[in-house]
Amino acid sequence: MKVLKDILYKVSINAVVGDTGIAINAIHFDSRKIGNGDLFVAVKGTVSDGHSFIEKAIELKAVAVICENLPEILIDGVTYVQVDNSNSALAILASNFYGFPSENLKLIGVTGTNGKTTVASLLYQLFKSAGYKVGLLSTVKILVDNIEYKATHTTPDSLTINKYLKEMNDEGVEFCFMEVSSHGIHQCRTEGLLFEGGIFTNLSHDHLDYHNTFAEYRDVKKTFFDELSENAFALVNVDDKNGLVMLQNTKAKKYTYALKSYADYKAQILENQFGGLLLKVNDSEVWTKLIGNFNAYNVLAIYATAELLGLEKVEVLRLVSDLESVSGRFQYLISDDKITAIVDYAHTPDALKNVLETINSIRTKNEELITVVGCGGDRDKTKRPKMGHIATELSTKVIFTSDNPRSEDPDEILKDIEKGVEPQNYKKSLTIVDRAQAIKTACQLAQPNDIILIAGKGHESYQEINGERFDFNDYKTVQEFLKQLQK
Ligand SMILES: CC(=O)N[C@H]1[C@@H](OP(=O)(O)OP(=O)(O)OC[C@H]2O[C@@H](n3ccc(=O)[nH]c3=O)[C@H](O)[C@@H]2O)O[C@H](CO)[C@@H](O)[C@@H]1O[C@H](C)C(=O)N[C@@H](C)C(=O)N[C@H](CCC(=O)O)C(=O)O
Ligand SMILES: Nc1ncnc2c1ncn2[C@@H]1O[C@H](COP(=O)(O)OP(=O)(O)OP(=O)(O)O)[C@@H](O)[C@H]1O
Repeated sequence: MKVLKDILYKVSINAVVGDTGIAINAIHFDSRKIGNGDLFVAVKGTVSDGHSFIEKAIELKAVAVICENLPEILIDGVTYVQVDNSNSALAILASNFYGFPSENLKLIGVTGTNGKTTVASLLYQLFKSAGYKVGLLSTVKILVDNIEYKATHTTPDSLTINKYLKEMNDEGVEFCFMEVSSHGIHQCRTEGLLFEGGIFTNLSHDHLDYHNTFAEYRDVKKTFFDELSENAFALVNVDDKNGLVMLQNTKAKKYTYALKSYADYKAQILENQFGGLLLKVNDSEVWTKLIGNFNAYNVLAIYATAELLGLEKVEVLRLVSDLESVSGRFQYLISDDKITAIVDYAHTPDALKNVLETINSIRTKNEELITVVGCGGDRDKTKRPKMGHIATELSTKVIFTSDNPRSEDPDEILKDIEKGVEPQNYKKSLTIVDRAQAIKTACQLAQPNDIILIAGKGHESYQEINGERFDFNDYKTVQEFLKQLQK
């Protein structure tokens, strides 16, 4: 139980009608979750407007309402607080309600188009190995030290974030690594949180269904760095042309990392093969089991972050060499008949290009590289032909298949993807709507030493077709088919 006026601390308020001395049991922005004594925050969404559920919330015994527009009829005994932006108010309320949990641990946010999950999860792994109690808020899972919860979003809503941070406080967690998505920043989910550091991985074409233009997408990412405090660090990849943009207006201490450009943490790749990467970072040699150019960037960001958070260099070198790859992120197996299958979450043109270039830079070129890939439904359609183009340009064979079609017709998605295939590559590709069948066909086509890449779904344990989720896992599926079909 908290008193309303206490949880309104630092919320920018336009008007109050009613008593702010009342007790609040819980906060919700979904009227369906309201119970006796709760506070309802009316948020304007894309499908509906939370303001239209105020009446419903009061019927369910909400005692206070936060809204951008006061309802025409006000109910006696209910307190109404009018604000400019309900999402922003929600974030501040959540932090107040849970007792400022981000201030009781070191919170590090990882943002960028690709690499957020990898960097955040590996930092969790590294700090755990160093003996700390650690938290993780990621697309794959949420971890309150050793307690695991299912993740539903890359960056959960502000109430959920603060709830988990509070639980981390209770468990004595010292460091928390969280992914910060552009949707999250735009919807103020991270507002009011105290960050110890922010990491920028890269920025490429993505989420333009949500953000209208690339510039808007970039500027949203930038606000995360603009809002860091002067005690925090901002660590950015300056090989990405938007890296320095992120640092332009930040008060935080600025650090850079790069493979090509001048940077505080500058690395050179000495070895890159299936088995591991050897990097020279400033004056130290850093070895890791992770492979591929993009992981060189990820490892560099992790190395720098560990140092910035005060770990000893010698310890960091040892811990980096022990890191294991993250589920569905360049996760690979080699079958008994020497077929390599790689499962990767690459679901953007840039990520797919990176993965294929990584494989091509490691393989001998005598083998086939068979790519199985699709694109999700109800998401950015402009990336479909781009992914079709990239897959066929950089593989020797391609099987286009369904990703998560969601509410869209899978055949129509596949047609969009096929539009990106150049005429000279027509013969390289075939289309099989059923994902399991597509993976099976890739396994049948593969000969010893060939490489199969299954891209797009990574760690996911389901496939969403027509609004329904069916059990499905790329790694398990390819593992089983390779066993069954052993040559
Ligand atoms: C597309 C998008 O971002 N949607 C956000 C939007 O939801 P919406 O517009 O669909 O909401 P709505 O259904 O119109 O409802 C509006 C409000 O009325 C409330 N409501 C609704 C029905 C009802 O009976 N009672 C009620 O109170 C809802 O709880 C909501 O607060 O407004 C909601 C409230 O702020 C957000 O929670 C929701 O994000 C949801 C969680 C979402 O799935 N977003 C995705 C796209 C997302 O955030 N993805 C990023 C990363 C992606 C990536 O990197 O790949 C992420 O961080 O996960
Ligand atoms: N630093 C990087 N640069 C470019 N591509 C990367 C990088 N790190 C990983 N990738 C590729 O992008 C895919 C997604 O990686 P990861 O899940 O870490 O990114 P993410 O930012 O969390 O994406 P999402 O929010 O969509 O999950 C990986 O499987 C890999 O193919």
